Amino acid sequence: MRFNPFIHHRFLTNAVIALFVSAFILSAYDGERKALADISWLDIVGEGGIVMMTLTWIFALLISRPPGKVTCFLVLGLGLFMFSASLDLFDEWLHQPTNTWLSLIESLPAPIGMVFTSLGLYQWHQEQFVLNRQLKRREAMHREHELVCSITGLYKADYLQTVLKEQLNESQPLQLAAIDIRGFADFNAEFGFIEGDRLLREVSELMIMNCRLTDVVCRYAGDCFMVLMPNTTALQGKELVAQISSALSHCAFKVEGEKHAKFQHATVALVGSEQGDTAHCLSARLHAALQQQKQHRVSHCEAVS
Ligand SMILES: Nc1nc2c(ncn2[C@@H]2O[C@H](COP(=O)(O)OP(=O)(O)OP(=O)(O)O)[C@@H](O)[C@H]2O)c(=O)[nH]1
Repeated sequence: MRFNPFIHHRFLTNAVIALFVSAFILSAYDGERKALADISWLDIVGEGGIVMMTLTWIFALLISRPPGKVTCFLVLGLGLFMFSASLDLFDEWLHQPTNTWLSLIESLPAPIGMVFTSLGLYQWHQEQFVLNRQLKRREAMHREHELVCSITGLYKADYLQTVLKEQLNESQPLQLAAIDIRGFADFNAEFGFIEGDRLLREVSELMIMNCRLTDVVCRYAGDCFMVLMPNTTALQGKELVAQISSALSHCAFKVEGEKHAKFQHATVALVGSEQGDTAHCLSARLHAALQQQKQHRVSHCEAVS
């Protein structure tokens, strides 16, 4: 997917334009036009090339990367570098009287920009670790690697809340499902946390496989997963949850060193958005529905035994 700098990165695009325009205005404010004979065209080509290349890199970043901290650091860093380079370029036409404040500070934004760019590259490097695991996962409009669970590669609850808030503004029906693995504490106790983590990873893969491209799957907490289904009716939601539940109960998970496969079952709950719903309201309703399902199952088990 390509991003539109004027839609997805409005703030950054405006900031870069503002930096370029202010470099010109500041140069023109005190600057005196040089005589044609004094202009060094070779310098203009060199310095103009630096400005053009920096703007091209900024443009490439803006169309390639989703909004987020890394993009912000990189674009602002390159923007500040471009600001210094533009002052240098305009200097070729508009001579600054010596000792004006502009000639004293003109080179400062460049090193500050390089510090920003370096911070951005460091964050990018960290993000890549998470993304390597998450390559095939879906994401909505934001990329924040702190919001991805390192065990499953799925987004965490905070991310889901952000997407949920955005989707609730869309005025389309959406469904939110909770899928909670049954007896996971016992599984951990019997086979250990490492196997437990592996099970969580496999379950995540299975859920992704059973969801549509538009759904957002996240690990809500412990052994509880949530699926946000935008533009989905209650009937479609029920069908999707039933498919996930069925896939889970048919998945023969092989525990290390065990002869027989372990089959998992899940307690599921599904709620749909209502007029005027907030993300908090909808999550609270889902939580209550999940607890009710768990309670119902416990009472049913007691009645049978
Ligand atoms: N392996 C592993 N276990 C985790 C992780 N996070 C939470 N847990 C464990 O998940 C278990 C969740 O316990 P419960 O909420 O009682 O879940 P449960 O045993 O499935 O109970 P029910 O959902 O009521 O069937 C606890 O034992 C936690 O220690 C994790 O990242 N990895």
